[in-house]
Amino acid sequence: MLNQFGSSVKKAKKKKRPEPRTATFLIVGVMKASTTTAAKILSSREDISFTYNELHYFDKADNFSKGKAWYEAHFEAGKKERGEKTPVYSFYPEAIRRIHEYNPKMKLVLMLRDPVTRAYSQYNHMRQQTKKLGAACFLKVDLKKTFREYLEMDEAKDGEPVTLDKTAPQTMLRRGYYMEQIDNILKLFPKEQLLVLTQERYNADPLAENNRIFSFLNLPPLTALEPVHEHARSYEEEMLAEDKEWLAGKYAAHNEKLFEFLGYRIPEWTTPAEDQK
Ligand SMILES: Nc1ncnc2c1ncn2[C@@H]1O[C@H](COP(=O)(O)OS(=O)(=O)O)[C@@H](OP(=O)(O)O)[C@H]1O
Repeated sequence: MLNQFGSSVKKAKKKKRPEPRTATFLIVGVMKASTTTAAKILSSREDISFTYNELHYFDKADNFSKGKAWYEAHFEAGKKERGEKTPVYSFYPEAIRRIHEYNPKMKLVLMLRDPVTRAYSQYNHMRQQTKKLGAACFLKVDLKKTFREYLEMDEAKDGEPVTLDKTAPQTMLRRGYYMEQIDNILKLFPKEQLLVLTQERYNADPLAENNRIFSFLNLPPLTALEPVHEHARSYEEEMLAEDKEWLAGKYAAHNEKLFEFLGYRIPEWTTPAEDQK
């Protein structure tokens, strides 16, 4: 058939645009706050594409250099939400900046834990990994150094900018300054795009707390949930009482700022002995 200009008209074949695979939400923190348990639950939902393994795209140079196509190949198109969890993202301002550049509409879930027990869980994890993997361990620690020595090394760097350098993964104290991380997120993202949960409540009432995540993502709630407990580790030694007290003192002012931001206190968290009177 000819058109008005005399050229033949072929039936226009509509080119199908590839469906987006952009990540729409992330669990950005914090290490040791039940983030793997949350990942297991999220990855079991049919309406979400969620990568159980940590992708470390926005923080690790070798992954980031692989580009967006590599990252998005981990997600399925056609799902209501796509996401992953890498619980170190919230610690690095540069990772948060990259996330914002990637998708300014990204929804961020930040799971927090008593910073005192969080720090010790990280130290315990790192010691066990170092013993298992030796020199190849990404989170390698010097097994001769005590928990307190690591904390004091961190303390000496308080106030310095947090950068994506090789020593940052070993940071234990600073990762518990949660309001620093929240302030940094809120410099780029509106408050409505951030959901803050606490591990203590998440573990105590997983159905309600997971439903908070689903509601944040505009997804229907679950009516039941099988118990999940990922990444449980045994402890060779308990935290020393004096380290606990020292840490509680270091975190007290940071926690106060957090409670003010949240609008509620978290009584489950360790408080310095003098504040318990
Ligand atoms: N359901 C439930 N109940 C109680 N405790 C729980 C649960 N799920 C995870 N956990 C504890 O959370 C810690 C692991 O957190 P993460 O998965 O975020 O760790 S990681 O950052 O991915 O390494 C790890 O804490 P520690 O055992 O103190 O190291 C887990 O035992």
